[in-house]
Amino acid sequence: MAESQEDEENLDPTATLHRARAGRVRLKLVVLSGPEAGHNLTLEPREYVIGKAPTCDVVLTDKAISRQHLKLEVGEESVRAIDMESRNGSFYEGLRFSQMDLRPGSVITLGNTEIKIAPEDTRERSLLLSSRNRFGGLVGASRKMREAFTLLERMAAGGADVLIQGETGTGKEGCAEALHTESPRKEGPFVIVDLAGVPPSLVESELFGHVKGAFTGAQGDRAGAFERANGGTVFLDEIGELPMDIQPRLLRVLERRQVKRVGANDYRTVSVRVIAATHVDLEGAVQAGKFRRDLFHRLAVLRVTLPPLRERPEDIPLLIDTMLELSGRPPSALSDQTRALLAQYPWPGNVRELRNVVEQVVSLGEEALPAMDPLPGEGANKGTGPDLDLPFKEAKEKLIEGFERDYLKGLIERCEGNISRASREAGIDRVYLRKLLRKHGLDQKATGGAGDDAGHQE
Ligand SMILES: Nc1ncnc2c1ncn2[C@@H]1O[C@H](COP(=O)(O)OP(=O)(O)OP(=O)(O)O)[C@@H](O)[C@H]1O
Repeated sequence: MAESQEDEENLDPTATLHRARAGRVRLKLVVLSGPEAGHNLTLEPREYVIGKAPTCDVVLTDKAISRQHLKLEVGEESVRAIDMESRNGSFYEGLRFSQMDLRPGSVITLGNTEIKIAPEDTRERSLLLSSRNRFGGLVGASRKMREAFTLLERMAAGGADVLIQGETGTGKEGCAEALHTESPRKEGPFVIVDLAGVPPSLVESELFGHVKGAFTGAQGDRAGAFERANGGTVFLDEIGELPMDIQPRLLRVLERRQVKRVGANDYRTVSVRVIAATHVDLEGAVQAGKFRRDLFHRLAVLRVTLPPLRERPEDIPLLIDTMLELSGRPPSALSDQTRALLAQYPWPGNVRELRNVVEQVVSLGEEALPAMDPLPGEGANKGTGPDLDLPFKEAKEKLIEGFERDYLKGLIERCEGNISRASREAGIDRVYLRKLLRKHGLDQKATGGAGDDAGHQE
């Protein structure tokens, strides 16, 4: 079975380990290249011999592999690889080894065959959705965000490194911070390195530190982000900006948890969880040769993607209410008309842009609302712009009426008339939803009378 990119998504080593202890789900061995590329095998806690001989537990027909090449000692929580004095050797990151411990994500090479140790696919598609509509400072009631919160809750409890992907303003930094504050490392430091903001010549010193005189301007010893984050979490923002020449050094730190300051000879051991984020397509960067594949695999053992706001407009009301609450304003600080306009805009700058607009309107008044035409093909009113023949107020109301009708019609159809579900998905109060449905003559389509929500727990 070929290993798909999805195999690496949404995995939680903590859950994997819990299940491993319970004797259910374990690690798997995946053959990435060579004649058996695509094969994989779930590993039980026992020994496996890998080689060309038909008596081996894992038979690889690659001619450059010895008959008995490598032994794997699979424990409950670890995999030890022992080279069986093979002729051509076993390699890890280009270095020959005789014995080493492998972690989920490690790739080793035997002959012309690459093998990866990966967590068994622990995704359960019927995974219970998080009942929470927030995670740290992030809020969201949409299915997509609650799915992300479910995943993040599980990831936070474990110590594995995480890669967060998402467009600008989708909350990657907030997500990293929450992963830290919800984790057992929460008492430790949270150190942020914005790799887009550090000149390439200083990246290595910023990450790993330097000793006095290591380069012009290094007037004293300085600890890098990894050392400063010892016992806590380091957040590497915009990881796609990491210069190529530093990438092998970061990979080494991720593998061994040891850092060497620029100009020093000794390594220092650190206990750090690494969370990286990027708004660029890192896999594309790997294809283009701008980002090392091995580093990508190491960073992406656990991955979460924050969806853009245009894919979850039902989160907008909750986001607005949260923003108003944070600034000490009541929900009435924004009129229904303005809310409706905000809810139909596709928000290319995502939540950050929404926050800026809400702040602007709340402090300067609704006249300060910038022109927000839905992008072509986006939003609920595609093709129907404002009626310029009407006075501003009436044109705005007409547009909003149209938006409300289209939105509610689509919503109630999607929710098959179930008001509880519709109110939950749209993030609006049930009473208000009924009122709106009545106003647009759509209440006939909605099922469930007064008792439809009785006892329903969200
Ligand atoms: N789901 C959310 N709930 C509440 N606030 C959010 C949410 N997502 C983002 N924000 C807010 O939006 C702003 C931008 O978020 P953040 O800086 O985390 O985004 P980012 O993805 O890291 O952006 P960039 O890629 O530009 O660095 C912050 O003020 C953050 O609090």
